[in-house]
Amino acid sequence: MTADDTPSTSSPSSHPAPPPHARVDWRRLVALASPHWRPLALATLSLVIGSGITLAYPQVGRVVVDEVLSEGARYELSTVGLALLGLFLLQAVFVSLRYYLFTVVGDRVVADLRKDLYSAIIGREMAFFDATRTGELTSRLASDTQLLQSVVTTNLSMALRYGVQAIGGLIFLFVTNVKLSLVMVVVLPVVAGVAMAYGRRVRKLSRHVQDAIADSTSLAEESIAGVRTVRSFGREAREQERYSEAIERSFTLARTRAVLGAFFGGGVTFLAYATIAVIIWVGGQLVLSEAMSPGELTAYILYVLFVAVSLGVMSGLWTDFARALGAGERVFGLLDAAAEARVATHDETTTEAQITRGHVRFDHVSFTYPTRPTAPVLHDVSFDMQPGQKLAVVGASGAGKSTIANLLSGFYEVDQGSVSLDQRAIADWSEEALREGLGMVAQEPVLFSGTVAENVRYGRPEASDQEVREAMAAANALSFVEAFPEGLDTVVGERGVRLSGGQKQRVAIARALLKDPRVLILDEATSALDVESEKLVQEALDRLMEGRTTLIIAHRLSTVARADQIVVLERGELKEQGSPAELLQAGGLYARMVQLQAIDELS
Ligand SMILES: Nc1ncnc2c1ncn2[C@@H]1O[C@H](COP(=O)(O)OP(=O)(O)OP(=O)(O)O)[C@@H](O)[C@H]1O
Repeated sequence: MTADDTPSTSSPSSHPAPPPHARVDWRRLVALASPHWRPLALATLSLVIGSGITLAYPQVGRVVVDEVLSEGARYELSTVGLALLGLFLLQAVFVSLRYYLFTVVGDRVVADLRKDLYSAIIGREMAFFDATRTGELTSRLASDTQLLQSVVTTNLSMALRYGVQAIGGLIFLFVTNVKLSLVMVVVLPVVAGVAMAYGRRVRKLSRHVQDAIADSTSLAEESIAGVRTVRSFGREAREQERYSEAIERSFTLARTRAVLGAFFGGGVTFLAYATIAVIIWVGGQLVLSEAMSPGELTAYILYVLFVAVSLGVMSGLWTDFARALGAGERVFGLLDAAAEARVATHDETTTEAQITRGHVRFDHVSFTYPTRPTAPVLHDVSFDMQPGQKLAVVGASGAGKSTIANLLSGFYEVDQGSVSLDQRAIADWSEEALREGLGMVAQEPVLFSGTVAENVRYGRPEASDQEVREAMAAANALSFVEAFPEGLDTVVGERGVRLSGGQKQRVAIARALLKDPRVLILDEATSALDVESEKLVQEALDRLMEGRTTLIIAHRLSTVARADQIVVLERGELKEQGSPAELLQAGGLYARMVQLQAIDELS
């Protein structure tokens, strides 16, 4: 087993699907932003004022042309110049305010989304992790939410600014001259239609690009995590090749998206500026025939420019929005699936009861992993562990030993029969009670990045320094840790790489001792330690097992021989059960294994 001391007990669902896509509509993102309505209201006010000032510029232009630069001017040029400077300053203040508020709220929303997503992932049932690659999940957390972040921060703020500017500009166009504005009425629906069709394509492509990136991240993560294996087999070149292939796939898709973007951006820009050419042409004739003043045409052209620039910017943003929607579909898909899994299986009947005795019972248990529905793993397995007893599970590799530990941890639901703790089915215990009552020492203990003391405290964060030291002393871990210059505050690497195998095991034993669970699952390490280290680990384990019900996934004869009870598994079936002496006498599978191993040990 690879899981660590603390069993996660979120209940399993029988259909672990790879991360699904969800339909995302803007209401969902808006709902995320709704708790921040106050700064958003202020931001919107700044937006309206800032954009309103921008929309006033063409009017200033009209006044300058018609009433300052013409003969018999009504205003001084300097008055107009100063007024304009004042306006610019005011606008700058509101633009900054709008930018700051929208960006901060956006960052906040995405930070919350990331936290929700992480909780949704870490709380999923074990079968979900069997079916999903780690890299894919980290990619969802990092790159998909990053895309959403850029959209709900800067992009949203810009879209609102230019949206208001485009709509305001259009209104002013109609107010200034209806006839000229009809030209716009022809162009706009064309732009809108193209934008929608284009958005749909980009959104789909984006999802594929993000999927491809997630794929390559998984590959990289697997090979980096397993770098020792890669190195020792000299497979760096092959891994590089696999990663480049995956990256190239995402690049090809991204290039297609860029081609689409280029055509769309170019097309919209052309349409916008072509409209201006037509306006100058038609409007110029209106001025020549004195149906319009030169100032009005100036203001008009400025408004058209505003509308054109706004549409141009928004078409660029549309690409980003479409990309973010693709990413959002993945993120919300994960969130939804987690919520469903929880609703489907969350049936806590008891919340206060605690595991006090440590009586374990497997009653006619049959089990199949949800990810491999065609290969049943356990068939009709029954055994009983009285409080304080040590039961060793033995059997060939793949016989189902770790599966028994997985079921006792509550990681999966059984198909038939029941697993119970203190006469209550595992599924009926609250998550908290299970976590408190069960402890595990894994075959290859995982130490998280942090100090040794933090790692020991993992099972009981509130433990005092004195308790941590006592646990470490009992686990034979105190003396070697104290020999480090920083003692208990020594930082262990990502996976505790700076500690030797035996040292890591002793830290993991200290962790379990500190947690002090009623029931212990001990996945014995397969790799042999040197004699001295082995003795220290064995002593620590004996202290840990003392007085607890212990399920041992046993690999060593010495451990098995000291158990109260042995269960022999063969291809998921329980073949023999009894005390070591009984089984030896019966002369069955166990007796043969002892013989074989004894020969091994002698040779
Ligand atoms: N998470 C999983 N998803 C699907 N199948 C699994 C999973 N874990 C184990 N299996 C399968 O279940 C069977 C029993 O595996 P299990 O790990 O319980 O064996 P084991 O007796 O502990 O073996 P070992 O001594 O090698 O660790 C094997 O065929 C294995 O391939």
